[in-house]
Amino acid sequence: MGKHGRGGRRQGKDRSGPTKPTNRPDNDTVTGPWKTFTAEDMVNVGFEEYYKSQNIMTEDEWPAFLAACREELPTTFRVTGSRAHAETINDLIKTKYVPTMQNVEWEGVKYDPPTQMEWYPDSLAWQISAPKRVVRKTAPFKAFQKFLVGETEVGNLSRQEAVSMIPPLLLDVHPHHLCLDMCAAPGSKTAQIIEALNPHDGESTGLLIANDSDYKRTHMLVHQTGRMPSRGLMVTNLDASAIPNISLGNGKVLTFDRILADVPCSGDGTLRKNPGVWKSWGPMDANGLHSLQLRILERGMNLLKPGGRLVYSTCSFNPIENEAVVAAALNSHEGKFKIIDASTRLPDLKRRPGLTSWKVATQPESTGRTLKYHETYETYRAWVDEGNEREKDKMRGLAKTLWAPDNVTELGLEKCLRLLPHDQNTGGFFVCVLEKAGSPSTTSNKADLVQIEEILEIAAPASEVPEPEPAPTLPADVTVADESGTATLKRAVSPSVPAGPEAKKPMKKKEKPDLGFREDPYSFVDRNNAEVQSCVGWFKLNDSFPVNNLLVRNAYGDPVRSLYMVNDIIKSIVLHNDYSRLRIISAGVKGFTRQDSQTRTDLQCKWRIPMDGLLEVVPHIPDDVIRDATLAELKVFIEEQYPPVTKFSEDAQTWLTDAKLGNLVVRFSPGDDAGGHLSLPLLLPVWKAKTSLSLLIDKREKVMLSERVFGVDLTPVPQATLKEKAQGKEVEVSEEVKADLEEEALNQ
Ligand SMILES: C[S@@+](CC[C@H](N)C(=O)[O-])C[C@H]1O[C@@H](n2cnc3c(N)ncnc32)[C@H](O)[C@@H]1O
Repeated sequence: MGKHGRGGRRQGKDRSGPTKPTNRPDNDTVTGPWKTFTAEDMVNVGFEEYYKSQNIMTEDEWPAFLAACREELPTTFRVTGSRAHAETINDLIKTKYVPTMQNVEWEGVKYDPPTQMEWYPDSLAWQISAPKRVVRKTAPFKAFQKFLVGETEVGNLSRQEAVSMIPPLLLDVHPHHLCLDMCAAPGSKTAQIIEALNPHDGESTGLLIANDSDYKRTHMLVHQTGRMPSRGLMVTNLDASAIPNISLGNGKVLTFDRILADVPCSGDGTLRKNPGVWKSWGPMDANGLHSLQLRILERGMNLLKPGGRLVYSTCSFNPIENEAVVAAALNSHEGKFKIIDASTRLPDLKRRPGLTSWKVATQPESTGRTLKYHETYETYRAWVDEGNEREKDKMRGLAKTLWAPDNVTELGLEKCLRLLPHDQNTGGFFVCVLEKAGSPSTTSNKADLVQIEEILEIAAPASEVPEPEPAPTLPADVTVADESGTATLKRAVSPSVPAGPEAKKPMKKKEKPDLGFREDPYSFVDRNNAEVQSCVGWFKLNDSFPVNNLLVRNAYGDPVRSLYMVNDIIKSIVLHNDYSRLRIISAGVKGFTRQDSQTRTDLQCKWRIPMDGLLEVVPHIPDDVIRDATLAELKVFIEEQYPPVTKFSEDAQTWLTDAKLGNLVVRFSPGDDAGGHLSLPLLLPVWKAKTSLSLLIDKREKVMLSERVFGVDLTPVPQATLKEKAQGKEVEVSEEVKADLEEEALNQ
């Protein structure tokens, strides 16, 4: 928290100020979930009673805790670490934007500019304490907000809740690691893992399978990870508690060095962004989720390599979803796992130790919905047996594992981390870092590319990794917090599995391909395919280019629209597993897309490198294929959508005229020129038409680029549609340029 306190400082006014908390929104100026909430709405007697009884903090801290919970959560974001220009962006924020926000005043209150979060490594994360209404209404914050949105869009920044940044940091991912993100959507933590796997621009290393059971949300995941393209990334759509064993051939199955289990939870730690939690909170949501969380964690533990690390996290304060799950999982894998003491990591992060005792409560109708505590599983069972039939049915499902086990003090649960809102002006969160006994794989010592042969050498024999139990099928609706947004979702999840006497062993089903899976299959393209060879020839791809690892999205190995590049480990997964059984949503990175032209039949190569694939393909292109250009030329590309060759410098005109029609890769040199500043070399794909050129990046990216390099948006105001332009209605263009424009329009 900044020295002026949470939510902005008051100047020239009585410090006691208005009665509402400083960050409480005025309802007339607020949109979103806070709109309908008043201070009176943010009370839940059961919530207070329950957590007081759980001793998650001392009694005298409650006023501060509740006050923090009733304030809007500050906006936080981090500069993406793997980009070479992370430092540049950080400096830009510090030197260009922060000074403009020094004296922002709104309705008589002064607000602090964004501050760097002390505990985040390399000071690459920021917090805006000013409430959203102030950000929206004041010019300097508004300008900064615009910058944030644009940079987020192009992947330089990631807006993410502060506490949500913690699990990937504690996962300690290295470039060669094989990683699994079990419940990944919408993908903010996935992005952090990708960055850790790819610390330098260039070739992807290691593997990340990002999974989510919600089909629509896997597509959000694909979109989110599109900003951090990687040859080692696969997105799947599986129930995390039943992720099938993934074959690597030779009777070996894939096990992971790092697993993140950021499980679905009741989400009461998100009440600062989802104020609806105040009204809906009850203990049964957590009780209902416990068993699913436990099954997900246990599946993760089975899929972890010896010496591997698994981080379990929730955005809930509740020990039933946290310590109880961890305790049960540790006991069912007796002696094979331990909780890691993470106290030396992120030393400036204020955290609370995990609990070693907790209470189980229900909220039965018979008590008028007041909380009923059940001291032991046995007393709970006896109470259920005495209750009326309806209650019996509802309450029967609580598993024994909700209660603290007898050996609770021996499990090291105090090494878990609980994050409380009033400690560092954050949301609430829980994190536990688990390590599997055994020594880490030998590849752990190598920071270079993982070779599939090495992986196969150390991969687990199939007999050592149990297949998952099929999930129970009874539906149960519970309120589940969505990490990404403001809404609290109502989602059917698998119900609690009773561990008591009525527990039934689920039926073992035979593994079959999933016939209801609608995505197209992946298949590999023959390296001698004419289209592949046209790319190899056009870009003069050298021998290091993984020409054997090109995938297409159809069953025939036919390059129709896109060519995806994957690394060896993903190749092995695709080759040895039924794609529908793994429910593969995406694999690798789009290296080339087809740029067919209706008007040109003379293109030597009909393929272009999309921006996403550029960093993956460029290391395999000889330097002389990459054209060098200046900032003045970049300005021309930005100022006009289809600048004719004659608009460029004489030097550039020489090579531009000589260049054949098709995709060029252009490198802009750093420096100061044409009123702009570039700190690092910039590679961009350009399309060369007959007499004009165009940058192959979208309008938004171009605007951001312009603002970053030239300080202003130099892109042309869209006055006419492309078609109108091509028809010469709005702009004066030569016949040749018109033909080019028409061609470009057809290619969009
Ligand atoms: C807390 S959110 C994950 C947030 C995510 N890790 C991030 O950082 O952006 C929990 C996710 O679990 C997913 N989920 C729910 N049940 C699941 C299951 N059985 N298997 C896999 N994912 C599940 C939900 O769709 C939701 O996206």
